[in-house]
Amino acid sequence: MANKQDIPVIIHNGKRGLLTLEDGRLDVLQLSADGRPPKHLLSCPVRLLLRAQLSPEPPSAGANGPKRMLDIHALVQKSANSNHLRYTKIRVLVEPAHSVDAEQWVDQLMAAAYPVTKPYRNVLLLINPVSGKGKGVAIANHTIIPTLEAAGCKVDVRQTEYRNHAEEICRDADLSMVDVIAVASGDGGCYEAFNGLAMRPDGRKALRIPLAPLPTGSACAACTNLFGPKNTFNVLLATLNVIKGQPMPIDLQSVVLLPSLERRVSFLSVALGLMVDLDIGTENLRWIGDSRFLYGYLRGIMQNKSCKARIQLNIVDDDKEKMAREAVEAAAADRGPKTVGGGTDPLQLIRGVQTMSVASQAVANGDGYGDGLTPSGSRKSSGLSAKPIGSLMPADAASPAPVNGAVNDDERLPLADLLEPTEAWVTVDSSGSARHDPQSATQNAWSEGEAMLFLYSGLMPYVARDLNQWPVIRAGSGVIDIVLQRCAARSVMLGQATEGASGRPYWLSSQCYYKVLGYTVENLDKKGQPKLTIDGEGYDWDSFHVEVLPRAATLLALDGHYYQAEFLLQAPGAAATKPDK
Ligand SMILES: Nc1ncnc2c1ncn2[C@@H]1O[C@H](COP(=O)(O)OP(=O)(O)OP(=O)(O)O)[C@@H](O)[C@H]1O
Repeated sequence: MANKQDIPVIIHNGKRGLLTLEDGRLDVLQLSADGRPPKHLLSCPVRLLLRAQLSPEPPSAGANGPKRMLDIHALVQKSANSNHLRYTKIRVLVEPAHSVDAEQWVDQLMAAAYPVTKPYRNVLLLINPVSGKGKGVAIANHTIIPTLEAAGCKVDVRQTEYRNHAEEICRDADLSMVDVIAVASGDGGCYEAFNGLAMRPDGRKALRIPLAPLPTGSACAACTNLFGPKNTFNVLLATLNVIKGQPMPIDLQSVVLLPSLERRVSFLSVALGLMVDLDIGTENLRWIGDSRFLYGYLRGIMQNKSCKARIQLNIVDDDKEKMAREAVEAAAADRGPKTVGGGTDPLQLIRGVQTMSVASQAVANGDGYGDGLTPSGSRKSSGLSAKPIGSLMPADAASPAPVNGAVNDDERLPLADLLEPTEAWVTVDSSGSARHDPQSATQNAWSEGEAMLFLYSGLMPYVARDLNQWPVIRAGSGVIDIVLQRCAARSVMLGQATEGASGRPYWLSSQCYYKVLGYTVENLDKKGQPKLTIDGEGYDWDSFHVEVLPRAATLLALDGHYYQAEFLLQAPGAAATKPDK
């Protein structure tokens, strides 16, 4: 029965066992003496193996020497197609006669388990004790930390003690030995971490240390984008990402608030109007979880309050069908020929860890990824007077910090200058009161006198589990996706309340959707709309300037790209359009 990849062992009850490694699967078998089939003590794909560790060879080794212990730590699925994972550890004994083979076998197993990333990462783990339902510390102690340690990671745990503490920690910490910054929190924790890194004297390099979100907050959109709506709160999947995820460059939005000139960076969203009211206007309803956003949306639609602003946009793409087609084609390329099925099962994404993905190859080559597939080829002149887009980043901005590498550069992220729109920019005045006319000829262009329900710019498709707001976003493509939602008939907007997860509101004729390099906004109703939100945090504003920082930061992703929603799982070239309502 034994072949080259099988190792005979003694199992816990003194019975004979066998370790087998075949077709990317690890099995620990208990053999029977009477010819019955072997019993599976452990069976898992190697992608879920955390660590195999053989105890040191004893000094008195020899045919009669002591046995060596072999510990195997793995995550196992509840059933073959389940995303429900649990941690397990199994200990077997290796007899001296198989000691050398066992050493080689363990090396082979670990190489198969970590095909493109190195094991034993140094993790800076930030834990927000009050986010979500306030269970962050318990989840970290019970699940996250033991799993990281079982995988051989070294974990430096820092519990945040007050608002903005995560920002201070990331601003001031010695990151020279840190491979991953793991954030057990909601999106607010990631926002603070990115801003802390951006403020450092070595900000540009520090932002390339990959960040890995762990879902202990109330919304956790970063996890939705990485693992899909159904697995947003799958803590073990997110922990596996800390252990094995591949660095994925992402864009940031640099937001300069006026008149203070305070600069914040955003990894997720900048919002005005209804999207502000449904977020910070429902904070008193945190206890109902993320359904507070649906409540806030419905309330906002009934009020149909418009947001009055003067917006100037540096648009690089405004063709909805082309943007959708390109996103579908890019998603197919990201999936690669070896990935089967769809984007509905994140464990299929883990399978992608077996082969170096398109993204990782490009990152390894230092040429970023997405170039050539993004609208950059059709870019108009940026019109940014102070500096060209991209000059904020060093030439090698596409290369993330090598995992297990040190930050050794002291370059600061330059302060953003104010943008100076040119005549090529598109100006939108949303101070009118007219509702959108679906028969209008200019479907993806603003018409004079129209009223705006909300402005929403983002860098990841999902902003919540039930809202795929920017379905054609691609990580690190160097552009910001922005929606200007016109006030439309209530019946149309109410009809979209349950459509958000599908991304279909993208096709609404009342929704202007653009890819931009930057934009400016002037508040035309300071009393009625005093707040904007950046990644869900509220700020007072008179006006603000936003520009993209291409591939400025890094996330870990199991397969090197975001979860692929149904919207993207179409045959390339056949991106279906939704008829206008
Ligand atoms: N010890 C603490 N005491 C009080 N506030 C804290 C503490 N630690 C962190 N915070 C603050 O908690 C706030 C909420 O965190 P976060 O946004 O991550 O969670 P959440 O709101 O539950 O999740 P989400 O943003 O996904 O809805 C942040 O503003 C953060 O600064």
